[in-house]
Amino acid sequence: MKSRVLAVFDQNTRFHKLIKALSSIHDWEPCLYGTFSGTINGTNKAARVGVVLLDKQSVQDPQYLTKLKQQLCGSRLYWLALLDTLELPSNGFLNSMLDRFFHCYQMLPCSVERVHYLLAEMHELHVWQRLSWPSTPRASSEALTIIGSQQTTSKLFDRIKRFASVDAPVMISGETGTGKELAAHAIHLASSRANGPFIAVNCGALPEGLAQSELYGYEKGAFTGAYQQRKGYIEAASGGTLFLDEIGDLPLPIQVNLLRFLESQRMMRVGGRNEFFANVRIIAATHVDLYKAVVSNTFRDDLYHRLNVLNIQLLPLRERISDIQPLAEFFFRKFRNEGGCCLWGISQEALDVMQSHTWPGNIRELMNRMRRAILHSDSPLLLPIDMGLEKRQKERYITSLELIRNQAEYRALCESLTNNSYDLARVASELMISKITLYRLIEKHNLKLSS
Ligand SMILES: Nc1ncnc2c1ncn2[C@@H]1O[C@H](COP(=O)(O)OP(=O)(O)OP(=O)(O)O)[C@@H](O)[C@H]1O
Repeated sequence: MKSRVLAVFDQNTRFHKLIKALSSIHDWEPCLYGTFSGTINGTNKAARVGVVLLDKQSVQDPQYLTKLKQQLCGSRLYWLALLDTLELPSNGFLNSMLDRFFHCYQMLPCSVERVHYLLAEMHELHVWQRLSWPSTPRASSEALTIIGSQQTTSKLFDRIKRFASVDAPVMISGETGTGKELAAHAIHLASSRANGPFIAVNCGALPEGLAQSELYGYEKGAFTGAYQQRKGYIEAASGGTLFLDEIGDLPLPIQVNLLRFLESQRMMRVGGRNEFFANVRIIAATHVDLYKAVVSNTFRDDLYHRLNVLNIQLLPLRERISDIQPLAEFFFRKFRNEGGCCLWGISQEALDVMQSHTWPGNIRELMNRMRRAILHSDSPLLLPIDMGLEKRQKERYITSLELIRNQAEYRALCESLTNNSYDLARVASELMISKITLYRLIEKHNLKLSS
């Protein structure tokens, strides 16, 4: 079935044409609704996202805005505002409405492609929310908002959905800040354990001498200072999910115990005498190549295989450039209200510079740069200098064609290897190269073949 867009507009033929154009080029079926005089809520159950056109008169008309606000209040749709003005009017009521009730807004004129992109993003969110929150929402929506291009998120959502339907351990790998914890939390919330706890533990931050008691808990009198019984993280996650971040940093003796727990789901507190059952799903994450740790005997081979039953590899942001703009826009909307900023949007130069930055801190870095830039900017549009990325823009122009080719080759290989779960025959066929060429390229780019 086609996805449906509920369009609420105010007798504006241009808008009518825009919505019609969307349906002709993409899989959208608009249910045009005309001026809103009745109720929006429940008008069309099939609609998932809604569009409101605010023309020049509407944005200045408090009565119209109040009526619209009442309509949007109880609606369960994601809303896009199309503002038929060239500049956002300095109208506090309108601005707070845009922030509260609209997923995003766009000034007209803008291209059909742009509107389609925004609708697709909102549609994706809608599907995702329904998938993750079958009953009452427990977690804040922020914890679950996974943003990216359609291409990246659809694959990720598909994996999350599939992994959520089983109870096996999951290994998530990726550089720091690529969203490993977010993905783990999403699996938890989409699984039958959603009503149980999600406990995240950074194994690298566990003091070696205390790691055992922190994870397994202890009985009263187990050691000096154990004045009362205490549950560890594993027990605390009972009925839910334990997310073990930086699993490679887990001390070797604790790795043995964790393996035993994974095999039997049974555990014992430090100083305890009886083993008991703890119903916990383990999701582990690593930012280092865990296989190398296995080879160098700092990580147990058996635990590696036990944890690596299902895996997700999150690419660094520099290798998924199509995600940069949606993420930047998402963080812009998120932080725009901080510190009374009155920015209208992100400049094209800033978006261009973001595409050429290498993002060593990945999405976390993008988020922090956007937040800082929004606070510091004093121009109407966010500029590269606000993000502290100006210098890198200049570097871009001295990049040689060969370097650009190599980067593109590397990116295509990484994406294809991940998408095809490291099945080399499929990768070679997708990239339309021979297996021999594929081996040569893998060697040239020094790529790992473990999934
Ligand atoms: N796709 C995404 N959409 C929106 N926000 C994201 C996305 N990915 C990551 N983030 C945000 O970026 C920040 C870093 O993400 P997260 O903590 O999940 O990364 P990580 O890979 O677990 O990092 P680390 O390895 O350092 O623990 C978080 O605030 C998270 O909400």
